[in-house]
Formats: sequence, structure tokens, C-alpha cells
Amino acid sequence: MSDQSSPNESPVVIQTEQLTMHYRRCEALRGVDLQIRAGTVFAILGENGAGKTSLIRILTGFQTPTAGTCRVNGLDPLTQGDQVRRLIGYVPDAPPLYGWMTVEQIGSFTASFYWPEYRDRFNQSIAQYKVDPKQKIKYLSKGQRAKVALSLAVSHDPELLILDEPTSGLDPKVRREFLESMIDRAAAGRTVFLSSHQIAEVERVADCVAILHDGVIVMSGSIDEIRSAITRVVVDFDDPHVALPELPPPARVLVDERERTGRRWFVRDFDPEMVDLIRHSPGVLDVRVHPATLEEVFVACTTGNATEVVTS
Ligand SMILES: Nc1ncnc2c1ncn2[C@@H]1O[C@H](COP(=O)(O)OP(=O)(O)OP(=O)(O)O)[C@@H](O)[C@H]1O
Repeated sequence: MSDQSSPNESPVVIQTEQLTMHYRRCEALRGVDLQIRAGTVFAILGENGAGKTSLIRILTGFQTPTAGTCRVNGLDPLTQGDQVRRLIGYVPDAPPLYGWMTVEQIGSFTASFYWPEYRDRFNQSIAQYKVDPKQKIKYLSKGQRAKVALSLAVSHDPELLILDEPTSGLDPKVRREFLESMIDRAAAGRTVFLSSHQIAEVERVADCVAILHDGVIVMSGSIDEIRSAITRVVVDFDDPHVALPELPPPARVLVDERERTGRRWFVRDFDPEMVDLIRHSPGVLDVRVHPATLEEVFVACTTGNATEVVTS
């Protein structure tokens, strides 16, 4: 977070309203509303095909949405694309790099689009990642390519860094250092937007998370808000045919997993007073409740009654 102001008072960097993307055969985004403030590490989590890349393509001005609005620092990526892209560092999931260039050549080439410090920053970043500047891009390993792509994206110190699966290909040590550097960026007032399947990593670094399912944001908020929205309820019983009570609304069982000697529920809007209701049901031996992990929330929101989950 910024040391001058809390993110809640910081300017809005990304704002989307009812953003909709229909391709010929599918509805990739269905009315996405987002508000992301400066100084935030924001993560979007979603299954394959949930619509993450479509959203990023719209934010970066490479895709025209079917409906809805999108602003980056108050600018429209479609009509003010050049200005928007100047503010952004972007690493796609498969970064296109010229294979015939060496690492230092691609740094110099890209530096020509920016101010003079770019080249030094790029060289420092490459040295930090221990990538050989004389090596040709086509001979780099997947992880080394990822390091080059990341170095290219951050060397102009962008206001907004957009990363599509940023750590795939990185070894655990580099991955950790990289994620820590994202926290440092946010602390300096920069904004990081990352799309990821690595839930444990997101849990470590993100201030805010949105879960995208079938083109709809089914849950969003801070990690704590999201985790406290869903409760894991574990019920032990002696008879597998025991009938458990219906939970009174607004509680909703999103996932109901049967186990040999019990049941495991993931419940939205669980009230702790419901523990007694379950405990006093015939055949129930024990009831335990825990806040769900981010991974459990993700699974609960993307299976079962997911479409019934509302954005917090
Ligand atoms: N240019 C396109 N034309 C038609 N359909 C598309 C196009 N781009 C994406 N789609 C479809 O839109 C849906 C969302 O795709 P998108 O790439 O945005 O998902 P994603 O969340 O980034 O997935 P992944 O995690 O697998 O990269 C998918 O069903 C995909 O097939």
C-alpha cells in the first residue's frame, strides 16, 4: 500500500461497468464491474476459459467490448489506446519475443520506445535474474524467457503492471522474489493486476481478489472479506443415512461433499448459531466450523451453485 494514503482513498486506476464480450460462439464476459485503486495488488482468479484474457485484452485496448465501459486512469483504452499503453507494463501468458535477438538487443530495441533510464533498468533486472545478456532469445528456457518478458514490462516503471499468469515457468525461489517485488511496487503507489491460477501465491501477495466464473464476477473483495464469506462446516455422524437439517436462509450450501463418516459443506452466509441446529440433529456426533481457505472459496464459487453467489 502507498505510505501516503490508504488504497481506499487512492485514485481509481481501473474501472469497468457492465463490461460484456460476446464472441461468435460464446459469452466470455457478462457484465463485469470492477474498481481497482492505485497502490493495490489485484488478482483475478478464474478457471480456464473464464474470461480473464478477454478482460485483459479489453483493458489494454486490443479488443473492442460488445457492451459496457472500461477506463484506465480515466482513459478509454479503445480511443486513447496509445496513452493507456504508455502507462502500462504488460506480460501476456505467452510473451511474443523476437527469437533472433539476444537478450541485450531486445532490451536496447525496447528502450528506444522509452526514456534513457529504461536500458539501465532492463540490464539491472536481467543481471538480477542471472540471465545471460548475450544469449539469443530462441535458446532461452521457458523460465528465462519469462524473466526477460518481466524485465521488459517493468523497466519503464509503469503505473499499472498487467500480468497474465506471471510466475508460470519461474522456479520457486525466483517466483518468491518476483512476488515480493510486486508488493514493493504497490507500496510505491503502483498498481499490479494479475491473472493467476496459483491461489496460494495470490493469497500471499494480493490485497484484493475477484473470482471470475463463466464471464461473471461471482465474488470480490479483500482476501479476508472473501475468506469470511464462506464457511467450511464439517459434520461427523455415525449413520451415513442421517438426514441433516436445511439451513435457514440466507445461508446457502454451495458445495456438499459426502464422506464415509460425515459431510463437508461450504456455506455462504453461515450463522454460527446454526451450529446448534446441526449438532442437535439425530445421529450427529460433532460439528466443526472454519473459515474457508481462498482455494476452497474458489472451488465453492466455481462449482455447484456458483451462479447464486453474489459479489460481496
Ligand atoms: N477471439 C476469440 N474468438 C472466439 N472465442 C474466443 C476468442 N477469445 C477467447 N474466446 C473464448 O472466450 C472464452 C474466454 O476465453 P479467455 O481466453 O478470455 O479465458 P481465460 O480465462 O483467459 O482462460 P485461460 O485461463 O485458459 O487462459 C473461452 O471460451 C474462449 O474460447
